[in-house]
Amino acid sequence: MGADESTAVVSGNVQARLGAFTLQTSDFSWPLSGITALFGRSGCGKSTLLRAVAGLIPRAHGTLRVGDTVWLDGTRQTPAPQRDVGYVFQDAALFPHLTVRGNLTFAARRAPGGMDAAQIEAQAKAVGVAHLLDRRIAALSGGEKQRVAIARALLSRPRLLLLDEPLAALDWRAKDELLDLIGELAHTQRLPMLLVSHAPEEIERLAQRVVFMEAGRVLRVEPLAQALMRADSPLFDRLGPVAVLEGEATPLAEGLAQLRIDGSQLTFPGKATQHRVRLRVYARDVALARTVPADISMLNHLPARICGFTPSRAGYVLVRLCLNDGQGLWSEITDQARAALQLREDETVVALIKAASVER
Ligand SMILES: Nc1ncnc2c1ncn2[C@@H]1O[C@H](COP(=O)(O)OP(=O)(O)OP(=O)(O)O)[C@@H](O)[C@H]1O
Repeated sequence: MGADESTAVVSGNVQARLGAFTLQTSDFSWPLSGITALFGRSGCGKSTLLRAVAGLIPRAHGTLRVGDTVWLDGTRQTPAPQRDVGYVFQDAALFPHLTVRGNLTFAARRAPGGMDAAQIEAQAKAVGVAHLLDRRIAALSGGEKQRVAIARALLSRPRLLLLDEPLAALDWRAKDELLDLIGELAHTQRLPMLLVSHAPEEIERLAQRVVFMEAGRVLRVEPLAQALMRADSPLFDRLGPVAVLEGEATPLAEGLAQLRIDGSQLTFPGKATQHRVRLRVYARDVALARTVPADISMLNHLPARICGFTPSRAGYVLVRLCLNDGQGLWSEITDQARAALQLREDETVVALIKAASVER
């Protein structure tokens, strides 16, 4: 979630007309690294922009550059098969009459230099479907189909993986597992991804940056941490502002783990992994105190500096907090509580958070 390090970028300015809809992005640019999310209201043009990047909009015009390659220049387009992208659709779009192995073997023919059976099996193993290679697609669950679709997209050794709401049709458990898989692949294979999603919790779990879209336009591109520091972020749902805290986690007691935050710890429910984790904390779950209270059940007491106040719903104020390591946190308290504690900007307070309210 930190600063963008890559120098290669995806940039351009794409226009396309589809019936009554016009995609007119204006100039955009984002690093060709990590996971970039396309976010906006239904019908704003996320899938259309993704399809334009894949070369699937025949009459697109404008410019599109991916790293040092130009894919669109005026009306001259690089044909879709010549763009080294992998594409994962919402409905997997596999050949239903073939087995998993049949689908992967078919796709492997497109891999530069070809791919043998052992490489296909290794790819199936990497996405957790090695045991399903001889099963027909029609006999797979939705989550298993999406894993096969991801394996198929990876077989062409793409430079960019395009994911169009790949989790939309899945139950929460399958979603959870696939979110882990996508994050792991982006990390271990260092494969840049462009993810269409209208689920903030997916974006908050995976993305390094967010491309905000509205009515066919790209409004802005922001690193995730910055997008979450706006009190009016479009990522916030009806539960209000949320912060994402990232760091190394270690196991604690049964069912609990701890995230280290420069001199303090955040205890959360769940298993610790060796990887970095991201945790979501809603503003409404963060209370403030001047000092660490005695005899309190809340396990988490994080020292923080007050970085600002924003009026919230009637009678409430949002307090923007800066933790020791620079990460941000929101607290929503009543105007009455703010007055009683006489809270002012730049003062140090203690943020109190129940472990049970911290989400992965
Ligand atoms: N082939 C087409 N012909 C005509 N209109 C189209 C076509 N494809 C998309 N559209 C329209 O373009 C607009 C943008 O569609 P798009 O699928 O890109 O939106 P989206 O932001 O991905 O939406 P959602 O989140 O609901 O998937 C919509 O109004 C859609 O109806």
